[in-house]
Amino acid sequence: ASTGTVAATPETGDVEYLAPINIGGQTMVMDFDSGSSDLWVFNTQLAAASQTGHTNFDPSKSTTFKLMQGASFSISYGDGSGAAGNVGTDTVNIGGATVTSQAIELATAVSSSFVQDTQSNGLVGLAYSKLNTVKPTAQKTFFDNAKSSLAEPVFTADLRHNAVGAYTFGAIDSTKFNGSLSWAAVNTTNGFWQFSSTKFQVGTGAAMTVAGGQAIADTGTTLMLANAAVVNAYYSQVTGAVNNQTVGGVTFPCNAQLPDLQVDVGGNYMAVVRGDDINFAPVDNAGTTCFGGLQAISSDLQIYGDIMFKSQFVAFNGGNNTIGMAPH
Ligand SMILES: NCc1ccc(-c2ccco2)nc1
Repeated sequence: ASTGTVAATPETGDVEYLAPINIGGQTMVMDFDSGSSDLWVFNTQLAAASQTGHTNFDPSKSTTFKLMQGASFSISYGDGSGAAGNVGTDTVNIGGATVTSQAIELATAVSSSFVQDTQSNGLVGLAYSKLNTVKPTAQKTFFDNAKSSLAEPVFTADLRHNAVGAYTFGAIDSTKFNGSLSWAAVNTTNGFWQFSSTKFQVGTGAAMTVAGGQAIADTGTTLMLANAAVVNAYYSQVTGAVNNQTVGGVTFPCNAQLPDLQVDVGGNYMAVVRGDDINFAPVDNAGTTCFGGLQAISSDLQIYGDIMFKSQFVAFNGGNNTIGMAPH
């Protein structure tokens, strides 16, 4: 039984968290995404202009790569970015956890935002395999393939503000969080690490309810996207907070006092998101106006992204479909 641990390094401004994987002997620095289920890479089939600045996987240099005849993928993400191409299999090793026949999706087209993000050379999808976009046959994620050979059927995300954390497969390192994990049931219907989240508390204020609230734990989303009622209640406690459509969300004075936000996870754990982490980044050169790490989403499904992970150590249990959290 194996385990694997890799460093999770934030891009400047904690925009995304990158970690190295080995594909057929080639190291690729990738964006680990618990909100999607495709493993795709920048590679030598891409147009030269798209390859520029990236590490490009070269299937011809791997002795273990095999093309998957007639297979293709096409994926689009909530931020409007996307990728499409063909598919093969190869050996993937992440920090010592190895899968010998992992579907590797070779992009032949990628959106401009991915081309410009030269620190990232692809995504490692860690949501449920039912979301995989490969046709004619959906492929399994690395975690799904690795699960049966891992010491425990789990992976964990230890993401930090402006500091190196870790992704671990097959073990839970209890030295990385405070106290013990609180576990919640995962609703796997939509293919996400989805749980009920109906109670909220801004600072030491009154507990609020969002009827039927659901959320997903998504390492591939930078911010925390919650129900408008929660977001309005939160920023009503922040002097100078305004909804700035030009900038695309709520901003506030960078020296604002930001309260903590508590959100319930599965009905019996209130996860504290530190107010400091809700100050995401300045929007002006003078650094006087800052963009909120908590923003509204109109869908019923809230997306708890990296802003939450910076306060909460998260364990994903694929054995019993539960999600564990503890402050770190
Ligand atoms: N939630 C998946 C995901 C991850 C990264 C990106 C991305 C990075 C650069 C441009 O777009 N987009 C979507």
